[in-house]
Amino acid sequence: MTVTAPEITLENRFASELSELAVPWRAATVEKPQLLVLDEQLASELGLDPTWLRSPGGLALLIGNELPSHATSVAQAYAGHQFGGYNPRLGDGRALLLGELRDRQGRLQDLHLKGSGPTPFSRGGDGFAAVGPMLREYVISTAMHALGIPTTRSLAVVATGRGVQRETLVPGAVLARVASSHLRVGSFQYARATGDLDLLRRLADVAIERHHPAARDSDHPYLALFAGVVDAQAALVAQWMLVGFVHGVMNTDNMTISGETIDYGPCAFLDAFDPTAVFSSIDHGGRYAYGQQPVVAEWNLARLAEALLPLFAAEQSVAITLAEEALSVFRRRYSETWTDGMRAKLGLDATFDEARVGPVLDALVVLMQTERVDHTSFFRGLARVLRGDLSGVGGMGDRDALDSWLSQWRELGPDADAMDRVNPLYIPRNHLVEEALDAATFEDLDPLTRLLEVLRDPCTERPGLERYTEPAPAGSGPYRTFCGT
Ligand SMILES: Nc1ncnc2c1ncn2[C@@H]1O[C@H](COP(=O)(O)OP(=O)(O)OP(=O)(O)O)[C@@H](O)[C@H]1O
Repeated sequence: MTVTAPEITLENRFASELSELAVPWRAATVEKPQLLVLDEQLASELGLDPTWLRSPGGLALLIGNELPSHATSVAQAYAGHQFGGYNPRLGDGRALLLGELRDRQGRLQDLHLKGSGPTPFSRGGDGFAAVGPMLREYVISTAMHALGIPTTRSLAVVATGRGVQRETLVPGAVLARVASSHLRVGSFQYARATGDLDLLRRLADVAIERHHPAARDSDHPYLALFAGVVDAQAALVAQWMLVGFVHGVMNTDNMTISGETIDYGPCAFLDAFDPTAVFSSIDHGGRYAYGQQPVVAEWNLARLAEALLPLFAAEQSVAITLAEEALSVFRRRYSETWTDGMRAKLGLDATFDEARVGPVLDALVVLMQTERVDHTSFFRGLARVLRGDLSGVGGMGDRDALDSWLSQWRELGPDADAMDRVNPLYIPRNHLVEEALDAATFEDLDPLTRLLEVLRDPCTERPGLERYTEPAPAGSGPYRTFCGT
């Protein structure tokens, strides 16, 4: 049902079409909400008036305390493999879907809250979220969007004035999140586990409609849906790798059907290039290390295929063969996206064939790893080398290896200006994010505002802001972040 309030129209699509996966629930009351950040650009894209969102009525929506009449906020059910172990019942333990909005381009977008209080899925948790991690999600999702990487977006973070018990008592907040949907691999695992094939089919139909509409016209729509998710996720993870992003908690409940990055928990951007880099305090085995991400994504997609098997074919052996064929596309798609991205990062003509570029890329990865180069500034440095400034790659130990690689690369005729258009100068470096969040804890939002400004336009050099381009000072870190905060 579509409902209209003076300020906002919210639909109840998920709640009504997939009611078995939706528990109607209300957000905890917040007496004195205080807006910390609002993405005005996103608000406008959604057709929401930023001035209204800042008003008491807008804030009441952003914390879920007042909904347009007839809107139904729901906690969504989902399952998930967490660090490889299956949990049949996760669900929104501290989150609610308020409903769906039509953005200015006519696309349906979920409006969702995180940190809105306990739900029937809270298990041992308190249902709340702290200011720091919610601002962290806001900052990093904003950066990812500006880098052109598919992601859920952050509309606002509102402080609740309520203390949340973590290692110490910390201020609480609610994040208002926008996504093309919150359908996860774990949503399908949950639906499959109910044994209700009609529910599984309806869920797949919703996913096709919202994310992979071309699948509808295929002879095998559900297989085409699966292939669409494989394609989107392969491209997504390749894009993470190209910017040095480590998600940190790639459980199947944190992998979307849309191909948007979701759940900025223990994530971080690499400083030194290192395939074994892990930032999560609980990832002791390195399951979700930087270099493992493509392998894990493929593993997660195999779990999605298992959930969808009954929709692929009546005969299980046939369904498995079809699923394996569809999944086998992952590696090709990943490799194509990564190679195209690397070619662009190195300023190389898109028409070069793999045979010419491949050896240069392979040698580059070895060089980056042995020299532990700063993943972000290295590519801008290479562009400076092309302009005659050899300090762009200063400080590298093995000059012979570097010179030999540089001459191979230069033979391909790289374009320095093209490189500067795609290689970011500004990423949410761990020490800068920590600095901004620490200040915000003491109600100083200026460092956060300044950081967001550079992250919103990551490739344009701004004089005087060099400190935002530099790696963490020696001796700082290691930066570790905690799940479930
Ligand atoms: N403080 C909490 N109280 C209750 N449940 C929680 C809490 N923190 C996390 N959970 C639940 O634990 C599970 C895994 O948490 P995870 O950190 O991956 O998700 P999240 O960050 O809460 O939400 P999302 O994946 O939507 O970004 C989810 O079911 C989540 O709702």
